[in-house]
Amino acid sequence: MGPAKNSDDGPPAASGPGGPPPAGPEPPAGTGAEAAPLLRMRGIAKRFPGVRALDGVDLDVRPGEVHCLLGQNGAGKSTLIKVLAGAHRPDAGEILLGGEPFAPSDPTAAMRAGIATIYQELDLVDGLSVADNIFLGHEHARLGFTRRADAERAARALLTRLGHGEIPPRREVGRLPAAGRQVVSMARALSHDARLIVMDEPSAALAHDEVSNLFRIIRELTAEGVAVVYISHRLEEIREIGDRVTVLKDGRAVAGGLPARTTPTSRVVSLMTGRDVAYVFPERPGPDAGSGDRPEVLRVEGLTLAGSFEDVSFSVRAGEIVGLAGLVGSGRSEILETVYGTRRPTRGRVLLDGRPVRPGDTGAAVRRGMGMAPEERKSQALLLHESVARNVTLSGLGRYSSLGWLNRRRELADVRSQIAALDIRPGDPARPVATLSGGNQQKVVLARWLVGAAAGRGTARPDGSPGGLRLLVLDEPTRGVDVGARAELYAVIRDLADQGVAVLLVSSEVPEVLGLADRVLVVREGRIIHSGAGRDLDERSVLNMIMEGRAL
Ligand SMILES: Nc1ncnc2c1ncn2[C@@H]1O[C@H](COP(=O)(O)OP(=O)(O)OP(=O)(O)O)[C@@H](O)[C@H]1O
Repeated sequence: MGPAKNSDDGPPAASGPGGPPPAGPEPPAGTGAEAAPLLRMRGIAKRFPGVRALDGVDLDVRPGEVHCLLGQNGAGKSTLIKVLAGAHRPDAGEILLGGEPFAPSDPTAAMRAGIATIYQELDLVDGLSVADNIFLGHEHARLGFTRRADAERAARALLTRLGHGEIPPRREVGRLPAAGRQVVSMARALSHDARLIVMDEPSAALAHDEVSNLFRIIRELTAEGVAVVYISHRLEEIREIGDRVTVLKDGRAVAGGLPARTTPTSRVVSLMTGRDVAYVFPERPGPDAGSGDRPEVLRVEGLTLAGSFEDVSFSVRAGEIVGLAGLVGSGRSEILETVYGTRRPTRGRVLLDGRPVRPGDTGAAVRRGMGMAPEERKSQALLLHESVARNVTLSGLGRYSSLGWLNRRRELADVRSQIAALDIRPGDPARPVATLSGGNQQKVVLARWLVGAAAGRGTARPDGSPGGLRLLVLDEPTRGVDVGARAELYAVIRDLADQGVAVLLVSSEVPEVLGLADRVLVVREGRIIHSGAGRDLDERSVLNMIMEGRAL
């Protein structure tokens, strides 16, 4: 199977080095008269039970630069920044901040020293207001803002600076969409007058236009001399916003301070993975796939959720991947959630294998053969303190409980085979999901539905309809997943479709929707404004449609 499309924006992988990368760190980019580092981390080591998360990492960050951290899922990026942010104590190593030794005892100490951190899974308090979250634990909260109105005014000023003056400071944070929560987290970081801001995948929850806004803010901050440590799995972003890149692999820095714009993608990827990886989408079946004699699995008729989307109709056939492209807030995620039953529609209906699915009832949806990997995996999909095995078998689609101990063995065998297929690391089925890196947690969610798909194949439901997984709904399936593993996930999703599962997905990354989906539905302001074959659309015209409402 050859690559259908290559979204690598650097020289092709074939021009990269053939052999494995050198073991030691590469020398920093540039020479001579650069500014003295604001931050210097030396020999940072951190172990967790059974895992050496950091094994002597060095990192230099200069004032006013955007220093990107790259690495596969589980390479140690989050652990490194948690050490910096005072959330983890390192086992060894030293940190100098502004030339002075720095050993934060807790996150507040790091904040006081001018280090603000925006985490991947935002640490906001849902029950508190936007303003309260922004100034949580703040000196000002105790000293200055004796009046709520002052705090709200200051919050509004910060939100406006971030281009989101429309977010009400009094709104409960739990009621904001993902992008809104991200903005609140940024506002909190800005409120501290930090000299170093650490951003762990800040763009993951953002749509295209919001990423531009984020970059504008980052440029403003760095022009003032603030340094930014930026973690992202999106290489094209690193080229756009980054100055230098440090690559982590298995808890070590395999390259420090490479120039972000000029280092070939193939070089970066082979440093990350230790091999050459083609960042490609699997080949699509012929143009007639998903049409003609393949049965229709999902049919959505006139579906409406007041305030979110209006009169949405489409269908997905067995073996077809249909992708929704649209901005955050366009209604795209709400459409998925209503199909799956997390939300109850105001009007319209959802049919699976020709029969209506009870609205607003995810239990009924799962029994009928729907699976969903939601956008916010931590709050919506995972039992964090339970094992990988329990999380993978949670859907019940594999039906392990009825046959006693023999099934325990089959369960474990299925879990192990998914761990291998998706390269979940560490590959121990008994490990609590909470201790996995973000990207590996995402893989666990997918593994759950893959097990279900495999278990039910060829069987029938009591009503005579086909057994197993019929429709997989994926909201941002590769969020937080590294480039190497992305290609594997794309292949897994295509493979599922090839086995007859209907797939409905949303991704903020337009190239991903175009590369993966057989058919693309463009959603704007709660309506489907275009439907076309993925292979016939290009990124620019889709972006134009989702932002301007018309093709180029
Ligand atoms: N609290 C913890 N307890 C046990 N192991 C942990 C803990 N936190 C992280 N780890 C392990 O340490 C390693 C590094 O994880 P880390 O989260 O730093 O990776 P990462 O590079 O940020 O990955 P991702 O790109 O997926 O976010 C992983 O093997 C992870 O499973």
